[in-house]
Amino acid sequence: MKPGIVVHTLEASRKVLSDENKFKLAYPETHLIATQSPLINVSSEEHKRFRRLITTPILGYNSLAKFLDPIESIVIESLEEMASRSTKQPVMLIKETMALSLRVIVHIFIGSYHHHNTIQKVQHLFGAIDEASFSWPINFPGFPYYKALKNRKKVEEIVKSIVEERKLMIKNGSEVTEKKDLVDILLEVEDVDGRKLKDEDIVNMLMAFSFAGHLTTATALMWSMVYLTKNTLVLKKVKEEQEEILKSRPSSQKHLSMEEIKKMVYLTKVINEVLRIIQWAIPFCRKATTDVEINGYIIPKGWSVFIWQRDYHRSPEYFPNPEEFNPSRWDNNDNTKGGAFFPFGVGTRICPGRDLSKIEMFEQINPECPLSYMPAPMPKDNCLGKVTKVTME
Ligand code: HEM
Repeated sequence: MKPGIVVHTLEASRKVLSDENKFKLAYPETHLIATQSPLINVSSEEHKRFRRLITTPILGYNSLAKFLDPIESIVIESLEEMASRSTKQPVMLIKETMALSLRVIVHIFIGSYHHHNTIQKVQHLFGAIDEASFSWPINFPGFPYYKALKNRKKVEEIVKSIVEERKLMIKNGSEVTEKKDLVDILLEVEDVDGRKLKDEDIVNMLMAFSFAGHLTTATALMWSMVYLTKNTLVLKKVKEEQEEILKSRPSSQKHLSMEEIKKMVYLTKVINEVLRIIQWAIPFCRKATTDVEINGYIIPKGWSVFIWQRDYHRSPEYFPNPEEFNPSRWDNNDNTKGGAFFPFGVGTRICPGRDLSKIEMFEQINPECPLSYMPAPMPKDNCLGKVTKVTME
């Protein structure tokens, strides 16, 4: 095994993340169990081709506008369920936000044909895959990696049957939605040379997006709840902004609109602050494909390179009093300090789910159902909390 180095300067970190020719993606095997897809282990040309084909439907608020109503319904339904379950005993917030984010992703990517049961099953199977993320890749009964591989196979079977079912529906002309979801788009899409995606690629992509999108968003949602619960003044300001927006809503309008989301200026700062302050356990992982000189040092070919966002997101050099949760630091938009804020990555690998996850957070932070109790002993008890439904004044 070749050695690795940790890059600690902002300029060098951005250089590494932006130069896919010299630094290729290189996460540990255990971290890629559910995300093996046409985005991984392909040439940068192929990667570009797949990204263009696959991510357009979920990038940008305009593309996502058509999913706003179902996302709103899913969030409201999930909050109602959390509040109702909380009357008996505190709920595990991370589990709740995971279920919520998976429901949103499944809806957008696979459509609403699916039972609650399928989602619960997939969430359960993903659980063991998550647990194996930091384990040794020992494929032997009793080891987390072994179980995770088995679970991957089971999720693959579920997704495969969904794709088969959809193909059959299209063939029989019995497609029922007028809004196309990602499965439809992936089945139809062709590149400039008229090449279509293979079924295997479609299945892998759907799994990769569901997996990559659910835990990240769920963690951010959970921490949003924690920080808003702890910072009552921030929560009050968020609530006031929401009430203002609601006041100017025409009586004929029943649901949240993109225009309203754009008006949530203070909430945007809160989301940035949550994304800045939360910590991800795994760094960005790359491997040098050739000898590369950076800051006067040579990184030899084959060496691993690690970059931690927290070096920048929690650095007083870029964010004064970095441990303080302070959405107002985003008042004058210069806080990114030449790119020191990159919660969704940098360059060609930048997260394609970044707009979607923000929409989920807008909905979730919407304080119609704020938390009233939060012991916050995360992660041991999965962040037990009580969710109370309140009405807007
Ligand atoms: C708060 C939520 C999220 C955070 C913080 C986040 C963060 C990231 C980061 C940092 C990367 C780049 C990793 C690297 O360069 O090595 C990434 C990539 C990726 N994310 Fe996200 N993500 C979030 C939500 C989502 C969602 C909702 C989806 C799917 C709908 C998603 C799908 C992906 C995919 C497929 C990639 C790989 C892209 C590629 O290699 O081209 N993520 N994410």
